[in-house]
Amino acid sequence: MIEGLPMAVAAEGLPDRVRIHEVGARDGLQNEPSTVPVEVKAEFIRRLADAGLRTIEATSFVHPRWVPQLADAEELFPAVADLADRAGADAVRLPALVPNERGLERALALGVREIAVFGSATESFARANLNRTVDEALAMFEPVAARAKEAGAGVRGYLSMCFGDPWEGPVPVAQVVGVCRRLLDLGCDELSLGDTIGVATPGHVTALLAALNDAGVPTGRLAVHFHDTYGQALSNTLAALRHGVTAVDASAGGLGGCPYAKSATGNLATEDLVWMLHGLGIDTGVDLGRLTATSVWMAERLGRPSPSRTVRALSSQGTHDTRGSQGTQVSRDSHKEQ
Ligand SMILES: CC(C)(COP(=O)([O-])OP(=O)([O-])OC[C@H]1O[C@@H](n2cnc3c(N)ncnc32)[C@H](O)[C@@H]1OP(=O)([O-])[O-])[C@@H](O)C(=O)NCCC(=O)NCCSC(=O)C[C@@](C)(O)CC(=O)[O-]
Repeated sequence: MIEGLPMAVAAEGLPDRVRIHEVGARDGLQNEPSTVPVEVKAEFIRRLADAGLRTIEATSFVHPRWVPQLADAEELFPAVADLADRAGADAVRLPALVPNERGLERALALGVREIAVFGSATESFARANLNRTVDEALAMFEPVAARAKEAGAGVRGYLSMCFGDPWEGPVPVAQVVGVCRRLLDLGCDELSLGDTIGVATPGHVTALLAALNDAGVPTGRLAVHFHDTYGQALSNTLAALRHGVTAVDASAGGLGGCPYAKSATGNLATEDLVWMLHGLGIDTGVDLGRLTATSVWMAERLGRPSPSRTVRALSSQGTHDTRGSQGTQVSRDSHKEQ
């Protein structure tokens, strides 16, 4: 909390708490040129949990030929599944991406309790990412959502290319709203609006959210998923929070991209998000120092520095007074630990 800043002014129209949906282990690592060992992935997820994240997307049950980096889902999930059994507020939700019934069978066999289907607002990306038209992809998801619900699993829907598409250019709001409605009608509990290639701006975000409300979609069922190509991810997030959104996707250390949309850059970094939210007095449950240490640890394993500005700032300053982030301290040695 920044001294002298009237919180009523700073946080006007903003939620008290934001749920961060951490996607680094899935969206981040799916794009790595070389496969990260399963033990490293499991340790990454455990460290994220220790840093206070309570929704950590673990992996994908997609075809291993399409995303070889996540071909180890059968090994990874059992290695972290105990996090979901923790008591009360310590329990960690571990959703996983599932495109089709084959993926669902694999996920349910391991005890996955929450899945996410992932559609596209554009035909070009539906084809590139799922080898299907938009209609065919939705038809593929229908039995997945129904069977997941029967099995008692939660269902999230992702919608990619909500703002712009590398092949088709700007995506009309009405087109996005139409596919959102269809995903929600399939039974998705929550819908994450993806700016897959990071071209959204705050005005566009507000316009889409308003159009979704006009179409009867409650803001409480929406999450936002921004990539930071043009440095707009935080501004876009703030616009979404002002509109009433309280669930935000982010990737520790800003890892990420999408293998089937080459212009997709890293996701909004979780540290950058937490820095902003804590500065606004919004609770996340996340310990920024631990999270930063985790991202530095992961960056070392990947052999390159984190693109997150907050990670870079905190680790270069060593011991740092993070008053904007509830006084969390990052120790000088956090990047060398364990
Ligand atoms: C959907 C498919 C499978 C269609 O791919 P396809 O080639 O059309 O597959 P198919 O349905 O014709 O099946 C062909 C073979 O694959 C097998 N198969 C089929 N499904 C599976 C499965 N689940 N697991 C294991 N095996 C599977 C199936 O059993 C069959 O085996 P065969 O009979 O030939 O031996 C493929 O396109 C695919 O896996 N795509 C995944 C792409 C992906 O994961 N992209 C990244 C995630 S999306 C993203 O990152 C964006 C997001 C969510 O973050 C938000 C944003 O930023 O916008």
